[in-house]
Amino acid sequence: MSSEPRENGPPRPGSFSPERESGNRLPPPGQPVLRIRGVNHYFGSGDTRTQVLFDNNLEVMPGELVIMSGPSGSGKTTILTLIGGLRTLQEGEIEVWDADRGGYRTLQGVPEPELVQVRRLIGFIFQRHNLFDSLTAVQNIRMAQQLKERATDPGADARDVLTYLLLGEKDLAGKDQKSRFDYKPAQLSGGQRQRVAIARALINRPKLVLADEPTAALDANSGLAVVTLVQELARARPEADLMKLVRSAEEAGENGRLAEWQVPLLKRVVAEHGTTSLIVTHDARIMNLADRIVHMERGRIESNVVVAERLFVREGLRQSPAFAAVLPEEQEKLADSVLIGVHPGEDVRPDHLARSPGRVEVYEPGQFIVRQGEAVNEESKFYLIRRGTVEVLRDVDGAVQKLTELGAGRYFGEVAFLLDQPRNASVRTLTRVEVYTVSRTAFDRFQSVSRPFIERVLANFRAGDGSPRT
Ligand SMILES: Nc1ncnc2c1ncn2[C@@H]1O[C@H](COP(=O)(O)OP(=O)(O)OP(=O)(O)O)[C@@H](O)[C@H]1O
Repeated sequence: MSSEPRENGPPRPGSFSPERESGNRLPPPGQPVLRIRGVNHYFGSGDTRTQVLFDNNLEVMPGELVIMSGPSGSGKTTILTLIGGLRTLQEGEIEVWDADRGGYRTLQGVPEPELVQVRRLIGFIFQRHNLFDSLTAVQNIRMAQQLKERATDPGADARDVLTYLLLGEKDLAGKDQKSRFDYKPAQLSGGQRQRVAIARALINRPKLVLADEPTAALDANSGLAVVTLVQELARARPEADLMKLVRSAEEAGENGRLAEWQVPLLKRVVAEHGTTSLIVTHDARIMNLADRIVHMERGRIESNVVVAERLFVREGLRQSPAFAAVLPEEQEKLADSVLIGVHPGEDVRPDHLARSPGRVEVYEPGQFIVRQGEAVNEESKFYLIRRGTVEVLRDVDGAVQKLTELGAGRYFGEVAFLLDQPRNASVRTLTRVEVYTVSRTAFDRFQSVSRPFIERVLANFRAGDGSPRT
């Protein structure tokens, strides 16, 4: 009925070290580190008062690397500054998880001193660097550093981060260079100043990083170094993945790779994991690393895609022969039409279901999802198992046989509506089960969009276009 089960998808965000020290507490299971509800924002007053944000809702889970994209003026910076408590929240709710307190801090109607507390939780990487002109690079970082008693040489950490970000004693090719630790901002280039600002934002390993175009002024190598650092702060990447980013000797001139000497330094810099990052960027290198991609248009969050969920659903649909007749881009649209913005490793909550009705159904153990003999109609569905296990049962002359068990990533229910016949088996849940559903109507629509193209290809094929065939 379906092909082999898949291995787990990409690494899960939020899978941090099991030891939880105080100050590193996570929100309750399934709850976000950042929650935005119904956020509106207006600039100006009286006749010139203009609404720039409209009913924005977003949840960000622990350890996620979130990319915000969208055209200029769509409201990305405004929303980022509201989250960071840099601007007064006018309407709606924003809650930020405070790992030290083990509770949420709300940004609605809070006085300035409390906003300062919220800002302390966050590492800001914004275009305006605001470095102190009279202090050197390393002093600028040390200023921000919350000194930990264990450090015998408190400057070492700052120098490690700066070295990793290419202001140290070696250049990218590993050649000696004069380190920029003791340079003042005026003696540094724009990109170097930005690297100092980034080092300063990350030195305390904040639990939430807000970044606005962090790599815009950086060359390809430094941009990648920043992104890798941010991602490593969120979770350790498998060694093999990291090594793919490292240039070999033959590629020494190639841009957009890390130098081999940066890798051990990166590991030293990233002492503990668990950072969540929200990054406004158009940088494709960062897009490829995102866990969640949020797209804004005209002041609204128009789409909010959990990359692992999208891959899970696409992969699940692709395994079904029923979808073989749907063009790849239509398959992708179909997959996107059932997404709910929740990682497939997480349980859905009732409010998720209410927000995206008709996409996912939840069943308790022992419930039937389809029954043998049921007629199919326009309302009939195809099911992709998101979580849990079902058994497939067939009644043959009164004797019920168990045909198979299916788990996450497997599908059922498409045969009946392809053949336009009653269901040929029953499917009953063995555990709590969550399923994505695609209605027959939706399926037919996507298939009919694909059909003219497929028929044209077949017609060309039959007519023969003179090109050689095997
Ligand atoms: N201080 C301000 N006063 C009045 N209008 C503002 C102010 N700041 C931003 N806006 C307006 O609010 C809207 C959203 O701006 P915002 O900077 O958040 O967009 P953005 O998506 O970050 O754009 P960009 O990618 O160009 O930075 C725009 O129409 C902008 O002109």
